Amino acid sequence: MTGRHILQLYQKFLNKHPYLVQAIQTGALMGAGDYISQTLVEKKSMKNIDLVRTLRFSSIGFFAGLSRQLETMLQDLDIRNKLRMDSLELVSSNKIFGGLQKVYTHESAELKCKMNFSIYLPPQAEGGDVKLPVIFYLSGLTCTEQNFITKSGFQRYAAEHGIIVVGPDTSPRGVKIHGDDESWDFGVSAGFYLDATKEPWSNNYRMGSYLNKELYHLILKAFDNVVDPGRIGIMGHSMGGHGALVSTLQNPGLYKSVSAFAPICNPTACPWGVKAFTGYLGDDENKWKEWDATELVKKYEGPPLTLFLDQGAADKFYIEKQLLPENLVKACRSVEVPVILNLREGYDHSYYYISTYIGEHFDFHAKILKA
Ligand SMILES: N[C@@H](CCC(=O)N[C@@H](CSC=O)C(=O)NCC(=O)O)C(=O)O
Repeated sequence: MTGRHILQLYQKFLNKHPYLVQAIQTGALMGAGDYISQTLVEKKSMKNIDLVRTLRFSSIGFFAGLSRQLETMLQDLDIRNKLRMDSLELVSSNKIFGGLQKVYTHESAELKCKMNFSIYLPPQAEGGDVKLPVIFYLSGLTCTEQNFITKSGFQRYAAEHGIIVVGPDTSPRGVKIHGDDESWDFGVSAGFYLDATKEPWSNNYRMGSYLNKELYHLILKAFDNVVDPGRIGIMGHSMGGHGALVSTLQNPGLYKSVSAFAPICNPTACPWGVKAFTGYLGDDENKWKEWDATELVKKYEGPPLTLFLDQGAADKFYIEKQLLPENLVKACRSVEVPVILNLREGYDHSYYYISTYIGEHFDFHAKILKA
């Protein structure tokens, strides 16, 4: 059995029993720590090693690990209890490449408003007897859930690979906050997939929690007959690329694969990000770093991850330094997180570019999610 096989087995077991595995790991680490201390620090001979003490340390570690996981479990339970499943309503359903492109509406507890999301069910989902991988796709500034499903042509690839695709909207809708429609890069359609802490935005603009907790669990629950909870990936475009990267880096293991088209890679260092973060988070720049992929990757300690980045070389926002992919690549290299950056000669920021390379992104995700 090779190292790769052992890693795959570990990943499978971790996906199936995350709480148990992490408790065992904490217990093993504390036991090993005590054993090392007895041999190297206290310089005890083999026969004098107090194995009962080591076992006691392991048990403390196991239960401490378990209680930390229990806290996460209770938080998850709380989110699930808050889901307003009865508000879920089908808006439209269209057959495409053998599958169904659907749009739903639901009452969001996080955002305190009605939200739309799209879900593509590939032909393999028909019958509901097989669990399929899921990819979340996050759109960019000015978008709704419609842009990606009508312009990218992703359904061909989702059908080929047998992958479910979910697309949320880009901000709360209809909540009417003063100034929310004054510009296209802040407020409506510009939620930046973060949890605002500054008033008046903090009451509704909680797209981070909406995406990674509420919608995530709603999809697991509403489509539990076809969704495989252990095989979920995420991708996005521009502001949505930022959302995909940040969601993955902030929540290790929640998304197994991540890719992005023309992502805003270092929002604390570009005009779009500075405007949004000042408005939603206030003036404390330390708080901004929690929502910046280039900052987050430097502290990433989760499961092995490769960041797959795509960028059009003729993209005006890239040229104007709104996106800064090189900063993220440099940060990844400094901490040895694998990163791929494809620079596409002549391509701009539009869905013409996305539709050209969307197939490659599905291949990348399928390789990980279907391994
Ligand atoms: N109104 C702007 C252009 C806005 C724009 O290009 N939006 C992009 C995302 S930009 C980053 O998040 C987009 O996806 N638009 C939707 C589409 O269907 O193309 C301007 O005037 O420059």
